[in-house]
Amino acid sequence: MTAVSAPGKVLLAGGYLVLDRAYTGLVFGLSARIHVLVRDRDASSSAESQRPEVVVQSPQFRDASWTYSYQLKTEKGGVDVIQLPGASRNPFVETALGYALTYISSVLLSPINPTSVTILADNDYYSQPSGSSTNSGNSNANGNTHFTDFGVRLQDAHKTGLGSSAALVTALTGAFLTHHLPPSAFSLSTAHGRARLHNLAQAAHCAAQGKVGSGFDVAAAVYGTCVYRRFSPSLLSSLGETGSPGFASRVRKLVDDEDSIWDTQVTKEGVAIPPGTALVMCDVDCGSQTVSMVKSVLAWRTSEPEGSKALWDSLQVSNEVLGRMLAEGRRQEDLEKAFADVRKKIREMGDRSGVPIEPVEQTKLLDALTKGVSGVVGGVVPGAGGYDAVALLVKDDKETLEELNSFLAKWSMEKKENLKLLGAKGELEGARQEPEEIYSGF
Ligand SMILES: Nc1ncnc2c1ncn2[C@@H]1O[C@H](COP(=O)(O)OP(=O)(O)OP(=O)(O)O)[C@@H](O)[C@H]1O
Ligand SMILES: C[C@@](O)(CCOP(=O)(O)O)CC(=O)O
Repeated sequence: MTAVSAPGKVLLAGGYLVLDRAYTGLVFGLSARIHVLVRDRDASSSAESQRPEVVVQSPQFRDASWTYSYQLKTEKGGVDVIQLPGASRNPFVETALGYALTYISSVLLSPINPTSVTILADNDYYSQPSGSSTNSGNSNANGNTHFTDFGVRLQDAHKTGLGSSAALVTALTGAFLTHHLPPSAFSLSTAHGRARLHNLAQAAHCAAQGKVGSGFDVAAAVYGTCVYRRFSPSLLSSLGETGSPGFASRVRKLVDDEDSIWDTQVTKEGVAIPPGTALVMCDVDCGSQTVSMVKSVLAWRTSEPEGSKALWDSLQVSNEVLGRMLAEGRRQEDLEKAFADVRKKIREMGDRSGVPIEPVEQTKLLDALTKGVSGVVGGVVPGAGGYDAVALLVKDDKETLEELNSFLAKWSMEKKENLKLLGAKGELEGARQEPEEIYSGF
């Protein structure tokens, strides 16, 4: 068995700006991971000898099993993946499989063995139907409480916005490349291997979601905590249609990047969480429409080019100051000021674009948290902002967590909201191969 996990993300600073290569995002990986386990299967049926199959299961959810048959296309079109009748489609699994198998087929000369795949999500990716303040989990039939049984279909689960699809595509791609290719052709532990995983996962994730975002979520899944400057979106336009003649060669060329066309910049040095503190997420459990928020902010940018540029340039400086102060582990007053400065400019961007990036309700919550809970150093509305969540830098001790939990319980009751502190914390490491033992029962 090969197991690879990839972390979730939080964009602490740089939402919207990171869509433009002129700016960067301060991205933190989270301890909540998506794990993908790949095992060889015996292809016993005669039909399978013609078209081998990959059987994928996500056992924490109902009706979450997908079987795909695959076949090499002619004229270097790559590997064609077709879902067999059964559950509804899962575009992220299907596309990531197609891209990974296509890349593998361009490297391996032998046929690709049929496999079974298990997807496991750490509990924080989804709000639990009921229960404690942290997502401690209901045990599965096999008694493993590490990966809770959510008891619902994937489409009915409440996401907490940690970037499940990017972590899934990255872990699945990393697990397939590790499983099928010899270490001389791919290794997750080398810089070259991670760069190829990044390139392939970005291409597959964009194809699956049908749009090219900034890709900070995939970068967090591959590299973990970093300062991220996006790739030029035009890089992906040369790929053409999946399965079209020459598709496999184009995927191989793009992923191996022998011509050094990828201009993504990922800096891990000088990004850190100050000693004695933790980066935590508070789930607000009521969603925002990120896509329409992005559209409106970008429309404002076009309509007010000079004013918006001046504000973004100034916000970029504040974001960099915050990143530097975190990395230097500066005293609480300095950090408080840096958070306040970022928030002020985010509110200005919200006012001027007419988009509730830090809505009044979130302003009240963040102000009350920073003033009312002694261990809270600062916080922001992460990513696109809105009503989804707040990210907080807090003292990493039991008293602060207890105080925070009781503050959130009281606030939820008074405001009739459902605020929950997630168990996930900011973590530096990106995608990694995992030992088999932690998956007992799966
Ligand atoms: N545990 C899982 N098992 C199988 N598929 C999953 C799993 N988690 C996520 N997915 C796939 O990813 C999709 C969710 O992706 P989407 O981009 O909507 O959410 P997200 O990445 O969590 O969002 P956000 O960027 O707001 O955090 C699901 O519909 C499914 O296709
Ligand atoms: C608005 C944007 O910059 C960040 C969105 O972040 P999130 O999905 O809210 O975590 C979009 C992007 O970077 O793709």
